[in-house]
Amino acid sequence: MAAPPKMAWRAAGGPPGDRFAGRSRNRLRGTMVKSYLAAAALVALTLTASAAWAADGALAEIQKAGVIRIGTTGDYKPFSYKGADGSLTGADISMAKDLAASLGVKAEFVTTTWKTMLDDFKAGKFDVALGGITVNPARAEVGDFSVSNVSDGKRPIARCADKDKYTTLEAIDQPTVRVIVNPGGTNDKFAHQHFKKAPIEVFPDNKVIFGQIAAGKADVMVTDGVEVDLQSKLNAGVLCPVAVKEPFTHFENAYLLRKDPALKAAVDAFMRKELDSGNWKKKLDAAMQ
Ligand SMILES: O=C(O)C(=O)C[C@]1(C(=O)O)C=C[C@@H](O)C=C1
Repeated sequence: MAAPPKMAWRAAGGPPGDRFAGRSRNRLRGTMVKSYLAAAALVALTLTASAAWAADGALAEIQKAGVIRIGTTGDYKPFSYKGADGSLTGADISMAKDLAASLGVKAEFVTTTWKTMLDDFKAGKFDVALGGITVNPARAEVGDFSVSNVSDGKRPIARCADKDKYTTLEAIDQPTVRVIVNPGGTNDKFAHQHFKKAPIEVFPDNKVIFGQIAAGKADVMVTDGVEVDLQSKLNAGVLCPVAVKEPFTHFENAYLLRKDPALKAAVDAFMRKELDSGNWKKKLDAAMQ
């Protein structure tokens, strides 16, 4: 016998011989829908739970590991530099240790350079970068910046005999003025942006760069005001802050953090406490000696 048309099957509740014909077929369909829904709910629940686990923020990860990894250059007095015994010291290094203690974890220092800091940060080599770091858009794009701990500006430093000579960008940007700069940071960018006629020497070792000016191998460096003041003090009578009317720029220093609202809130709370209590000022004053 020829099979009835499909429509007829549907009207009859199923093809001939279908054991789930009629009402029992509909009941089965209902049961199947229910179990699909239950399975879907289970999958959704599992996914949500594992997403929450995977999305453990940076702070939760740091606390789970018991360690906060601090990236720093170790070449910028008074913030982050190497002491006589080779160990990291400076105002921000001292802050990093206190920050770790406030989070209940250990500080592990990872040395980086101004040139590679951002790539190292993006590669996940550390949780926080600190040590006289200027807030700028390229850095703010890849991490969160904490509350600032220094407001500063770029100014020139030169041999004391020249302290009234290089007071403007025009006076510095002359073919006869030898500008010197450390590589990879905001100084480098500033020098190449503003000095077109003056020869620029990019000197690799920031720790001894000021000796080059003192020894007459270069004439002037434009750098952060804090550094100008400290190096003038450390090289008293030889190097002096150039008598500019106004710093050439204004900027803030802060700590660059892995993006995580909880980490930012914790570091900001720590920073505010250190600023309000005068602890940060004490640390900075001690490192400026
Ligand atoms: O890049 C920055 O954030 C800096 O402030 C660092 C910077 C620089 O501008 O090169 C500033 C002063 C130090 O001598 C070393 C590095």
